[in-house]
Amino acid sequence: MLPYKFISESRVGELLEWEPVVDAVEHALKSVSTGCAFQSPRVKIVLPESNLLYSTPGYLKDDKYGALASRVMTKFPSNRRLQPPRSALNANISLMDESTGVVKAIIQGNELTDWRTAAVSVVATKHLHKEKPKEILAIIGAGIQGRIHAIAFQTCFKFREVRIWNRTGKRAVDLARKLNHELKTDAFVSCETVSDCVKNADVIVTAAMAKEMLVKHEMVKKGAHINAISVNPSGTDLDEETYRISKVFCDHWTGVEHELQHIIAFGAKFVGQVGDVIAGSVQAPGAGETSIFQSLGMAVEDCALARLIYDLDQIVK
Ligand SMILES: NC(=O)C1=CN([C@@H]2O[C@H](COP(=O)(O)OP(=O)(O)OC[C@H]3O[C@@H](n4cnc5c(N)ncnc54)[C@H](O)[C@@H]3O)[C@@H](O)[C@H]2O)C=CC1
Ligand SMILES: O=C([O-])C1=[NH+]CCC1
Repeated sequence: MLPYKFISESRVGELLEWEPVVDAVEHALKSVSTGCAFQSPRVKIVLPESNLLYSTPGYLKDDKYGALASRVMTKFPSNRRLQPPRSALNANISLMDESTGVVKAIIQGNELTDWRTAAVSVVATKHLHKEKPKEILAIIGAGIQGRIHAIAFQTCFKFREVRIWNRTGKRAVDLARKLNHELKTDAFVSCETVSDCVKNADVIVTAAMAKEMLVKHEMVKKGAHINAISVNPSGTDLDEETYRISKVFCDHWTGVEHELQHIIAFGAKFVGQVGDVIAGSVQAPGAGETSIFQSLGMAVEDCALARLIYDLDQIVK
């Protein structure tokens, strides 16, 4: 018998529901502004053939979602060309006993990463785009993050129309069709151009890893909110002017200083962490102000989800 619990991807998938996941990451986002988050910037090692190994250790001090955990994630882009294809990103979380530091569970972390990243965008949208219209959602990039964001946003906000664009158009068409079927709606539609997708959208999610700045500032409606998910040192999904004219928020400053110098160099106006708005120390963007949540991902989000999954695994049979 293993000296720790092993929680597989399929078990994680059985246990997660949006309401508790959103609640867990809301605690994690707030913790960075209240002194309850202990974490460092992500450590990244470049392996031969440009594969990557990331490590994110952290401790979240919280009665409900507190945990000591460390995530190890690899990025092997050529996995997508395997037969059958495998995800390029593969993550595992080691959850430790808070009083001894001894590992008590290993949790496979791909589902966890997908759910927590989309839930973080939901929380950012809830606080940065509060009491603003949420009729049209635009999703740029129909990969893993595009899909999970579509599901999370439709479950939590119920947009009238959810537009999806992808570089390979068929992928957007297929995703819209599948989601309409799975969620029993006709809200999902595919778009042929980025401009058609983004035009008049109230909320935008960019998850395309583009190098060529797909979303131009003139396409974005004044007062819209953008969740910029992609983290790519060699490019951004949004153009420089969109960063300059928007109020830009992040999940944690230390991560921004470490990983987002290329966006700071655009002259982006970083005004706060989402947790500062939740905690009330920074104001949310006003009416007519365009906002960006530049998502990076951070250890305490993984801690909160690992604790939630571990606790649910004990009680849900
Ligand atoms: N902020 C966070 O916490 C997290 C961020 N990410 C980031 O989200 C992004 C998307 O990740 P996944 O959905 O897992 O990847 P994926 O590979 O499943 O999807 C990426 C999508 O972008 C499209 N794409 C790729 N290159 C493009 C280009 N040059 N122009 C236009 N479209 C292009 C692809 O067609 C694909 O549909 C990545 O940058 C990843 O690093 C991923 C996990 C967590
Ligand atoms: O938090 C995360 O898993 C990631 N953030 C950017 C790439 C992957």
